[in-house]
Amino acid sequence: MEKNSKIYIAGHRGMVGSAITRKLQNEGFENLILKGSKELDLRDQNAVLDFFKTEQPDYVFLAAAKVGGIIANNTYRADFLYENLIMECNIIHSAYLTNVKKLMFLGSSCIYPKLAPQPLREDYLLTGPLEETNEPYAIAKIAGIKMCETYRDQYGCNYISVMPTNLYGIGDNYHPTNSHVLPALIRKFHEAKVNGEEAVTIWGTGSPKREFLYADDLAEACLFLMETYNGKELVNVGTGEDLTIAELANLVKNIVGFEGELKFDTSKPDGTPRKLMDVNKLHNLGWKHHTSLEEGVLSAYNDFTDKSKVHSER
Ligand SMILES: NC(=O)C1=CN([C@@H]2O[C@H](COP(=O)(O)OP(=O)(O)OC[C@H]3O[C@@H](n4cnc5c(N)ncnc54)[C@H](OP(=O)(O)O)[C@@H]3O)[C@@H](O)[C@H]2O)C=CC1
Ligand SMILES: C[C@H]1O[C@H](OP(=O)(O)OP(=O)(O)OC[C@H]2O[C@@H](n3cnc4c(=O)[nH]c(N)nc43)[C@H](O)[C@@H]2O)[C@@H](O)[C@@H](O)C1=O
Repeated sequence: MEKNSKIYIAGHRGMVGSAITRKLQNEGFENLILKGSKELDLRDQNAVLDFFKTEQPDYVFLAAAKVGGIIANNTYRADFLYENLIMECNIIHSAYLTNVKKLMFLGSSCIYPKLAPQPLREDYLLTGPLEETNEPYAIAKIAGIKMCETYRDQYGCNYISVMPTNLYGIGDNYHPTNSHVLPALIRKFHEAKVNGEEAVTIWGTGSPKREFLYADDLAEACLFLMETYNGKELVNVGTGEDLTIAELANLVKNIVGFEGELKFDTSKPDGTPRKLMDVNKLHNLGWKHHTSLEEGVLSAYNDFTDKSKVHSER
């Protein structure tokens, strides 16, 4: 990418899109195309094609999606399938019709089979059944991967797919029910501390294991891969390290400074028992994360308590 290339970041107001935008701006990319959902609804096929014809972007980061935690995925199953499928189709097909030079599609670690061997290698895709709670979202993300692959096969498009692990960071979604576990725990422990509560309730058994990557590290990896990687195969993006939800809860509890107890609500789903990324391919390509979980959670907590910010609750 040249510093004056026209770069469209779909989803630039979200946690990941805003991190990619910050990274590009810090690196001196000066020609960014940014449009929120109120100006351009990516579910509208005609509007998306008109936008691509008018703006003629050279490069596209596809970080717009319907996103949420385990309960949101399991509750709004139709929306997660439909909205993600249609946004991917509209953007990828319009990119092809308007000769975009390169596009990066962001998937998710939930595309891998629920009980796949650990760590998850890129070639485990489509080797077994998916986790039930996020099957619609995973199916949509797998379709996005296949869009990139087939447009490459048939039309020679340089579209790449990266699979981030669970993410957290600045500008996360702190909705009490629809968010992912890390922002949910930051909010729960903070509110419990402020209100002097005796216990915080953690969903599930606390035994599932998850891996967490700081969103600004992901943004750095995205820019690195956009500039260096041109392969058809997926690339996992993660830390290669995981911990149990109970361990995570204790880490967040200590950072927030809550002194009460943890309770576990086993009526809530655990989801996938473990989804640790194999990051050998990424490391061999030359990129490694650098923000530790403790540093990242502290930054995210400072962001959450920053009174000048209005937090998103999607
Ligand atoms: N968060 C996580 O843990 C993980 C995320 N990912 C992937 O990373 C990507 C970004 O996720 P994240 O930043 O967390 O999500 P966010 O919910 O923070 O951001 C999603 C963005 O998508 C945009 N969007 C949603 N619907 C529409 C629409 N109809 N038209 C236009 N824009 C729309 C929103 O725009 P607006 O704000 O303008 O409404 C928003 O900026 C997604 O592809 C997600 O699947 C992958 C693994 C884990
Ligand atoms: C990124 C990924 O995100 C989703 O998958 P997930 O990793 O299962 O999602 P999660 O972050 O919501 O939960 C992780 C674990 O944590 C437990 N848990 C405890 N207490 C809270 C809690 O308070 N909130 C939440 N959300 N979870 C909690 C929860 O029960 C589960 O065991 C996918 O749907 C899919 O969309 C996807 O790709």
